[in-house]
Amino acid sequence: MNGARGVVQPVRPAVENAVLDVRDLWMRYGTTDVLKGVDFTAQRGEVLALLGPNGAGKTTTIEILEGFRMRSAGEVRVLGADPARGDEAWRARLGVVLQSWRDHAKWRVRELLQHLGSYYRDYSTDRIRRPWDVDELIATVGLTAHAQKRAGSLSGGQRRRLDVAIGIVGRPELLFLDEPTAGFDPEARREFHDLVHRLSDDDDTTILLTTHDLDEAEKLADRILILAGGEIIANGSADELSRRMSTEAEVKWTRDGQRFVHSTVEATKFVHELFLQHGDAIGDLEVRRASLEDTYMALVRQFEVTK
Ligand SMILES: Nc1ncnc2c1ncn2[C@@H]1O[C@H](COP(=O)(O)OP(=O)(O)OP(=O)(O)O)[C@@H](O)[C@H]1O
Repeated sequence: MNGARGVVQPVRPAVENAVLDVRDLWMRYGTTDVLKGVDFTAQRGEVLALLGPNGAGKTTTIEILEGFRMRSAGEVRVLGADPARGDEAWRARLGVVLQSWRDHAKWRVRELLQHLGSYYRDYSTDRIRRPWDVDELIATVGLTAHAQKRAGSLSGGQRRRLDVAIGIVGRPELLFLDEPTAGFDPEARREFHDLVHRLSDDDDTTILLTTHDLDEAEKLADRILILAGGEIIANGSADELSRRMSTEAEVKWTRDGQRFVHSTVEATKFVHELFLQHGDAIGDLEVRRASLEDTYMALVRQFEVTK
């Protein structure tokens, strides 16, 4: 839909060996353009977090990449294929954890994973043994004590762990996680983060996740993509985005029993001068750098003002 903007845009050449290559992706529902020329790529083993306000089009983007939704226009390559024409062998290389999945209530955890895993056996290769050994997988997602329970009797967080196990049972090369830790307690969240690191570091799995938890995105993602107004308004590591916004750090200290707070973009220089001036009288020094949440809010607000 190049013409929709009234200008002809140069089309970026395809990126060699990219796991994901999205160019000028448009999606229209009725008369509303939800995606207006989205561009991004992902390499093997990269973890990408797709962030954006409610209704920004994150789920739509993921569904197009998974081949569940037909795009209006644009070039999309997922593991080298157009998802609109992906066959069974291509699908076996993807893993999907959707936002809510309430099927399989009568199945027992181990039985279900063994059954779903059997579909992947034909797609095993020398490099990637499919499916994942069922007991190892159950242990990996922390469900060993619940392996014989019916899916319908699991708690919300346990159910979500099962969703993750279903998503990775075929040892996917590319894994889509739509708000994966919604409903997780802090321990389950920590274990899940370890699992994501393991999948990307040890198995070279490429992961695209959506989350509204910016702390989680900062911990997990090599690269952050922010989707707003149908476009990618930021694409970089959390550090790169923070530098781009030159957001302020907060410096706190005490002197002579009094507490002080100062916001500055040059925290190191400020602290140096503080010690030159007051030396040993300074106590309880704390420097809080901008979090991804600060940067995200600044970027989205800036976008809304200039839109
Ligand atoms: N099948 C559909 N038909 C019409 N409009 C739709 C359809 N699916 C989504 N939309 C609209 O497209 C926009 C993007 O929705 P989408 O679910 O992709 O957003 P999101 O970024 O995933 O939101 P959230 O953070 O709330 O999950 C919304 O305005 C939504 O109402």
